[in-house]
Amino acid sequence: MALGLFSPSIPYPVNVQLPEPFESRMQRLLGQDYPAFRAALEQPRALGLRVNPAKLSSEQVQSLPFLEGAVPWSEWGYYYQSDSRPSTHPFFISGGFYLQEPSAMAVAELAAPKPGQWVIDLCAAPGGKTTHLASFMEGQGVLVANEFTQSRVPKLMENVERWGARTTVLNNPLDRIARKWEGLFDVVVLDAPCSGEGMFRKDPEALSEWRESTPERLGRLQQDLIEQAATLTAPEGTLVYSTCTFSLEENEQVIEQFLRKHPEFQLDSAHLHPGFAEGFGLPETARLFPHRLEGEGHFMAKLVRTDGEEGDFSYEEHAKVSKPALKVWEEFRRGHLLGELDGVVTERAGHLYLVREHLPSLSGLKVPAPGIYLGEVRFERFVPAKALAHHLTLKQVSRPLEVGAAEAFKLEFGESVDVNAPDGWHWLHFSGVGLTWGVVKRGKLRPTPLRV
Ligand SMILES: C[S@@+](CC[C@H](N)C(=O)[O-])C[C@H]1O[C@@H](n2cnc3c(N)ncnc32)[C@H](O)[C@@H]1O
Repeated sequence: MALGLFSPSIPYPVNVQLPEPFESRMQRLLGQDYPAFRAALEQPRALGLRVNPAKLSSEQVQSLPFLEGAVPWSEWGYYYQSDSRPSTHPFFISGGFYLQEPSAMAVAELAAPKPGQWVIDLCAAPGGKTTHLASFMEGQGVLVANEFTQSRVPKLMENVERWGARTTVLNNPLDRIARKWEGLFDVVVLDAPCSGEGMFRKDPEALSEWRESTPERLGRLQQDLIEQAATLTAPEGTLVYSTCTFSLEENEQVIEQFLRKHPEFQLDSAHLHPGFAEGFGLPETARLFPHRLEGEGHFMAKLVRTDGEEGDFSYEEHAKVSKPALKVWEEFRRGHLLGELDGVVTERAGHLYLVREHLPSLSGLKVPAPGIYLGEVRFERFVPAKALAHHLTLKQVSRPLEVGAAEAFKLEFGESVDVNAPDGWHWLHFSGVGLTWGVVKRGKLRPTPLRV
C-alpha cells in the first residue's frame, strides 16, 4: 500500500522554531506586521483541495462530507476539515479532486489560460499547477508539463493521469526547451524552485534545509530560469512567475532585474483577491501572507510580452501505428468505446498514446509521455491503461461496471475483487467517475496492470 495516500496531513505546527537570521529578515521586511505574521505561524494551517470540473458535478462536490468552505480565489478550491482524510475518498483516487495548499491555487488562477491556447508549465512536479491549468483548458489546445528533476517525474505523471488531462509530459532542463520552442507559448508558468520559506508551517523539510545563503543562491538560479521562460513566451503571451517563499532575492528582485533587461515585458496586476498584499516596490505583484489570508506564503508576478516575434517551428510528425497494433487497438476501441477519440493515435514500441494532432516537434527532447497512455499490445491483444480509463467519461464507454468504495481502493492497489459480471474488459467507475480498467474471468475482477 502506498503510504503517502493514507498518511494524514498534519495541520498543527509543533512549535515552529525559526532560524534566527530568517526571523530578523522577516522583521525587517514586515515591520509592524511581524508579530501578526509570527503568531500566524503558530496557528493550524488551512487545508485545501481543488475539484476536477471535468469529472465531478456540483451535486457530487457538495456531497463531499469534509468540505469547510470555498477558497475565495479559485472557483474550484475548497477548504477541508483538519480531522478528515479526503485521500480515503474514492473521488481522490479517481481524480475527482487534488489536494492542494490553498495559496498555491492562486498561480494557475492568475495564468487562467483559455481553451485552445498553447500552455507550458516549466517546473511541474508533482502537478498541482498543471492539473489546475488543464481545468481552464477544457481539453483543448496544447498543455506541456515539464519537470527537470527526473525522480519527480513519476509523481507528475501519476497526478496528470488521474486528472485525465491531455498533457505532454517532458523531463528537460529549461534552456533545452527554450532553444527549441522560442516564442511559441501563449501562457508560460514558472513555479520556480525556491527556498520554501512560505511552507515552513507545512513542510518541516523546507525549514531544516534553509540556510542564510539559500535565498541568494536560488535567486541567481531563478534569474536564469525566468530568462528561459521569457524566451518561450509568444508575442502578447503571458508569463506567470511564482514562488512559495518570502525573500526579496527570490521574488521582487528577480522581477526587477528581469524587467531592466526586458523592456518588451510589462507587469500586469496579480491581485486576484483583496487579501493579497502588494509586492515590495512592485505593487502589481502579489504577496500572500499567512497572517492576511487562509493559506501559506506565496509570491506571484504576471508579465505580459508586448512585442517580439513568434519563433519558427515545425509540427511533430507522429509515429505511425504498426498494422498489427492498429488492428488490436481498433478491435478494443470498437468493443469498448462509443465513437472515436479526439486526437491521433501514435505508437512507441508497442505502447499506444493519444496525442494532439498539432504538437510542436518533440525531437531532441526527453518525453516520458507524449499524450494520454492508451495501453500496450501484448501477444496480439490490447491491454488498456489506467490513464485511458481516467480520461474517459461514462458517456464514452460501452461496458461500464460500477464498484463500491472498498472495491475501488482494493483495485487501486492491484488487488482482485469478486464480481457478478460477464467475462472480458470493463471500464470501472465509482459514481460515474473512471477508476481503471478491469478484466473479469469467472467472477474474479483484476485491474489492468498498466499505468503511465
Ligand atoms: C515549486 S516546485 C513545483 C511545484 C509544481 N508546480 C506544483 O504545483 O505541483 C519547483 C520544481 O522545480 C524543479 N527544479 C529544481 N531545480 C530546477 C532547475 N534547475 N530547473 C528547472 N526546474 C527545477 C523541482 O524539481 C520542483 O519540482
